[in-house]
Amino acid sequence: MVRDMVRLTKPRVTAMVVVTMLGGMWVASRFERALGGEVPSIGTLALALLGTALVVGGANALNMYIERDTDRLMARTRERPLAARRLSPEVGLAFGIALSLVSVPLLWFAVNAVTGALGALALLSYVLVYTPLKRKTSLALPIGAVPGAIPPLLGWTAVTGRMDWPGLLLFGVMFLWQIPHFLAIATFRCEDYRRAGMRVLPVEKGDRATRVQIVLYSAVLVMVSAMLSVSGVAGPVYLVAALALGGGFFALGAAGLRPTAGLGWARRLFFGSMIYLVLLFAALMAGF
Ligand code: HEM
Ligand SMILES: CC(C)=CCC/C(C)=C/CC/C(C)=C/COP(=O)(O)OP(=O)(O)O
Repeated sequence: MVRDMVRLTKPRVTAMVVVTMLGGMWVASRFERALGGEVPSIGTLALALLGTALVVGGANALNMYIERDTDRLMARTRERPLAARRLSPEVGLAFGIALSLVSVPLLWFAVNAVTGALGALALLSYVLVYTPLKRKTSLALPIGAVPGAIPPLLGWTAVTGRMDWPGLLLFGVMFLWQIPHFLAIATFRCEDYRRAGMRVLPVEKGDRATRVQIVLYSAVLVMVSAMLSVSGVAGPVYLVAALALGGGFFALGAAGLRPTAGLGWARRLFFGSMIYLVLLFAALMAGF
């Protein structure tokens, strides 16, 4: 049962989301010190980290509660605790609500109101807007990418209490990254999504339109990631790394336009999206 409660939080995704939040926190601390400002205590930052992990875990549990019937229709999700009926829906719902009720006040009162409000916005938009919209339109993706992009901004506002430009650029990087990240998955799991009645882009508009979107979003992603180096939070070494990594990720996406590119390409793009993001954040945190 404990293992299934942990699974309700989607631990691997939560861990990766926390990494992006830590990235925001790290870069904001450097920025704030350079301006001669004060950085909150390590205790406050630890509570910000805890609050973020809990709000993301709670959001994921509520997403699994809402999707317990459609999750049963897809190979990827059918073994989830609520879909497989190993936990009752009430337990999932109560767990998700409990995590949400602890985490948002924690961010709000132990960190600051801006961080609390952004956490609440991410939670509500993910659970109440994105999740039900997945069944209706492929436009759910850019909506779901908003809560997915908020965590680095949570890290930023936890340190500064403000939504400064570099924090918003980090939001932009995460927002744009999610589009190729997910369109790659939606391509190689297209049949699963079709069966479950999820209107993802390859189901709604076809493969070609999806691949064009991957290329377009990757191109803008490279540009926005480069802008971080002129916003004062990272130097020329980061810029070179961002352009090299972005160039590689873009080339991988563009390879999907070749007629021979199939599901193997889409899987490589998904793994590539993970490696790209980790290395980009590492370069940003190194900061030269
Ligand atoms: C609109 C936004 C997003 C959508 C729709 C989405 C969707 C998905 C899906 C469906 C998978 C499962 C892939 C498979 O094995 O078939 C996945 C995996 C993953 N995603 Fe995302 N994702 C989004 C945003 C994010 C964000 C913001 C992060 C964190 C920075 C993230 C991190 C991960 C990780 C670490 C995995 C692999 C681990 C696992 O499957 O448990 N994703 N994503
Ligand atoms: C700070 C905060 C509360 C963030 C919100 C939670 C979060 C991890 C958002 C990531 C973005 C996202 C839409 C993921 C996929 O969900 P999905 O429903 O498409 O995935 P699934 O099909 O695997 O259930």
